[in-house]
Amino acid sequence: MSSSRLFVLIPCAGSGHRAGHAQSTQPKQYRRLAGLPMVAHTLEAFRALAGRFAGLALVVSPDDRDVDAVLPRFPSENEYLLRVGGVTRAATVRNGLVALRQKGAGAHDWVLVHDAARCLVTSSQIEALIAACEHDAVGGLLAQRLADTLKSSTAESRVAQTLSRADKWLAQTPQMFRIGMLLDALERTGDAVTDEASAIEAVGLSPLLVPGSAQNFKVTFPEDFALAEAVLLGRRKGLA
Ligand SMILES: Nc1ccn([C@@H]2O[C@H](COP(=O)(O)OP(=O)(O)OP(=O)(O)O)[C@@H](O)[C@H]2O)c(=O)n1
Ligand SMILES: C[C@](O)(CO)[C@H](O)COP(=O)(O)O
Repeated sequence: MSSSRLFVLIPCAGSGHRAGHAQSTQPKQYRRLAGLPMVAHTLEAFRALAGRFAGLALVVSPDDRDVDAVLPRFPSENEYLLRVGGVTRAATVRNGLVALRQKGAGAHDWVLVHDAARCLVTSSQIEALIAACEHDAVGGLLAQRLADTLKSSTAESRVAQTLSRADKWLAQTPQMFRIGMLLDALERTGDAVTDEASAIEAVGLSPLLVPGSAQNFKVTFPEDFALAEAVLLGRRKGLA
């Protein structure tokens, strides 16, 4: 077991436009699913492993007016509510890492970055990622092999080509990297990257792909809410 500590950082400052979120409604990560706010399910998977983590940070927008009411028992011990979210996900993660460093996280410590909107992640998936990465020189991410035939398209939405899917994966979260390495990479790549691994790749490194689960999808589109709720209710009944 390495002596580096593990931290968790959950970006929770998105607006949820693709989910049909309007200015007047709560961001999607606060909508209730199976009786709880979406982000509470996300937190539960990490809290079940609380003993493994030196700290867990939830990063929300400075304008967030909902989080205190939605999560009345957050933060508890070793948890931080950081109101430093940015305009992009990359900016939210970068700001959150800077704040974690100010709270004592070391450059050599690990961070698991996980989307608030991936509320179906399980403790065993998180443990699988940690086991695969904690002795790795780079770090890695949960990812999913493609189940469908893969096409590229023309501007008119006609098939341009059928692509080989043998070497293709869908990137999920958590993504686990050394805090110092990730912060340096994000500072170099700026807002262009959509996940942590892309920043690490941009500095010439190759993150490990750790098989995840199709159930660890990101609630993104309106129809995803019903699917996520069905999985959560199914798990309660021991079905999913
Ligand atoms: N500026 C941003 C944008 C996104 N996120 C977070 O990053 C995760 C993945 O973002 P996603 O759900 O894809 O984006 P949203 O901005 O929430 O949705 P949309 O792109 O549809 O507006 C979510 O937990 C979201 O809250 C964030 O913390 N800060
Ligand atoms: C980080 C991520 O969940 C990996 O799939 C994803 O890229 C974030 O969503 P976005 O739509 O790219 O912002």
